[in-house]
Amino acid sequence: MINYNQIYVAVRIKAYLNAQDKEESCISSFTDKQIVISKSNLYEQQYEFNQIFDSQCDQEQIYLCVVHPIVQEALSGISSNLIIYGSQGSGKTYSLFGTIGSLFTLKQGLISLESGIAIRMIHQLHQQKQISELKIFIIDNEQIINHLTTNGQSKWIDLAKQLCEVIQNLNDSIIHVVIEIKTLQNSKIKIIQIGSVSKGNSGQMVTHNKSIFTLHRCIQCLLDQQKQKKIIQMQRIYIPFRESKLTNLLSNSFLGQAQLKIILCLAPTKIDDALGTLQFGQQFQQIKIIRQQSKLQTQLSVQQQFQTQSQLQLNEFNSMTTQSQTLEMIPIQFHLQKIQELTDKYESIIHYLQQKIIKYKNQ
Ligand SMILES: Nc1ncnc2c1ncn2[C@@H]1O[C@H](COP(=O)(O)OP(=O)(O)OP(=O)(O)O)[C@@H](O)[C@H]1O
Repeated sequence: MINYNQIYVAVRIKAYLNAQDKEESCISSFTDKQIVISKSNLYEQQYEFNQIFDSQCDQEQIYLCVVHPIVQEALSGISSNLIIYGSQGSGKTYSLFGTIGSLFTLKQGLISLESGIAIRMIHQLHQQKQISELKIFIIDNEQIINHLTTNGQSKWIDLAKQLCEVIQNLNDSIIHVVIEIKTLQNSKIKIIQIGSVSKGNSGQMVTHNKSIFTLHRCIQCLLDQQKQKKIIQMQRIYIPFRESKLTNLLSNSFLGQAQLKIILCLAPTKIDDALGTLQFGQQFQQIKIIRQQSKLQTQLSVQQQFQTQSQLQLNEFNSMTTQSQTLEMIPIQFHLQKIQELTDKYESIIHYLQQKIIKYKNQ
């Protein structure tokens, strides 16, 4: 069976900050998976995503639905990338880091209702003592500028203070902000806030820099391959992800080695921006990437197979001996024969697993 890395795309509708915002909303209806955008009853377009979070959803709900599973998987060795995408003022920074008020509470080491999903993730992994390295950096016009590197060994209160300082300095809306965590399980989580995009007067997407342009090219290449009905095995086709820093960061997802999730932040008062954001997310939903197992996953699955097989054999042996005790009449030759059969089975399983390990090491 071919195993695909599915790209999970969720939409977060920005909270209506006043009554006028609600009146000007371009969202005519939505369910938990569908959203309909309309303009003065002249135009209507429906989109489907994995999850639509309505404007009243709080930070914790988003965290539990989208990020908590990423953390759980990272602890079993699976890497993930999470993209936060949206137009200017659509709530990207709010979703990741929270409000100024929540940063104030964070300075005291506290998580509040408004604390963003990135803060919650760092807090959870820190509490579980799973951070081997935490980095926060920005990509500004293809330049990587580091803002924080730590091994996560410091006390939470000290790390929280450092985080506040860093976040307060990230105030340019067209840079990309990256939070990268390496766990003790050797997995990586990258949360990438893509710098704001908006639509120009011509209706074309205005791309602020090379990274976004290259990201669009990568998506297009993946989709073109699919249209030609070729199976996408990323190592064999040219995807230009090395041509920008942003797409390079996402390369493990393009290669099927890491999961990819996207949160689209939607400001319902700006229809052109909203449509651009939803169309961007829709393209990702059409991509299917063949999952490549990581080394750790392969080791784990071989180990799991061995444990399952061993357990099955053990159960078989136990049930056999229990039955024989009750029957009592079964001669010793029968037991010896069964033991020999089991030994043969074990040897073949061990041989099979050894071959798999050799094949895997040679890859
Ligand atoms: N769900 C929400 N609930 C309450 N306030 C929100 C919500 N989303 C966004 N806001 C508020 O809207 C304003 C703009 O949000 P934010 O700065 O997060 O947007 P952004 O997408 O990061 O913008 P930029 O691209 O300019 O950086 C902020 O004052 C933020 O607190």
